[in-house]
Amino acid sequence: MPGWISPWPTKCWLPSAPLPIWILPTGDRKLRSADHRPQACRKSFGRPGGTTTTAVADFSLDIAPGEFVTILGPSGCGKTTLLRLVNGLLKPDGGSVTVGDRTPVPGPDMGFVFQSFRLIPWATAERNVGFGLELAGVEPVRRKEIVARLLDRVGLGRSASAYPAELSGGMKQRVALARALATDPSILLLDEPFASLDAQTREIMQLELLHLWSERRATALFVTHSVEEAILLADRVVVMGAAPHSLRHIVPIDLPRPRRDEVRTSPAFIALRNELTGIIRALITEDPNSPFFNRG
Ligand SMILES: Nc1ncnc2c1ncn2[C@@H]1O[C@H](COP(=O)(O)OP(=O)(O)OP(=O)(O)O)[C@@H](O)[C@H]1O
Repeated sequence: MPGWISPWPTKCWLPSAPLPIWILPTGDRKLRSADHRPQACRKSFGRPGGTTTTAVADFSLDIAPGEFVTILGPSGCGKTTLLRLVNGLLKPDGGSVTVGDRTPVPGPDMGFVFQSFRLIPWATAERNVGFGLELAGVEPVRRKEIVARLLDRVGLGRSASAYPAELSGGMKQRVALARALATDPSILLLDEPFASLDAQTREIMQLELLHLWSERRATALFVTHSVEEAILLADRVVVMGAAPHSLRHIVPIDLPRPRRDEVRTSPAFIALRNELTGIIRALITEDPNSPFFNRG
């Protein structure tokens, strides 16, 4: 694989192949993505005073190994909660989440970028990116090589020795992305990983991510508020809405790969952008479950 080295030495375990993700009602492995079932995966949170907020409900999806799925949806509709269900930080109240053939647990085989970066404040950018490799016992020389390569790919080759407090929001976000990629995970879960970047850097990073992903083809679940970003990256765009029906639309993206900048101006891209923008707008202003129902 040109430009990408598997981080694991021979004595350590090798990363498994990209894995499927199943988010299904308990015991139903045959359900297809577009089906809606009242008992599909759901998650609620308790509130002070005894009330509950349903963050995800009626959501069923199967994601193929190596597939890139992007998630769009209005603020607060449950996108982050969905990612946290998939990485095993949260357990569903009903239904199930299966990664490969297992209930997910956070680990080096899952790369996660949190909205809040979650960098270690007392560690340099280099140490932050290499932390998972360090935990896995990858030898220092090899670790340094992998980390240097990734920092370079995210445009932070000159900031390796900087601490998080010395980095801008966009730089921290790129450190977090490099860290998620460092263990060469078979699953990538990315929660608005480019939200803090300026428009131009964001466009560069989108293509860089596509390049890195195409070398390894991890199964990717990527949350964004940008319709263009969702289309550019995805094999399928999943549109979420507010509970009780979290899964609203699944839009296949048949644009050829590899995708380059020019694709953004193609008629097919523009048609998809218009379709998805209309869907999101309708979810915000025409959905009785939306806080902005009937506005705008
Ligand atoms: N730990 C929690 N405790 C209580 N409520 C929560 C918790 N996490 C999320 N929620 C609630 O669940 C709902 C979905 O939140 P979530 O963060 O998943 O939405 P989101 O679609 O990712 O939002 P955004 O696009 O604004 O990041 C919201 O109403 C939120 O207040």
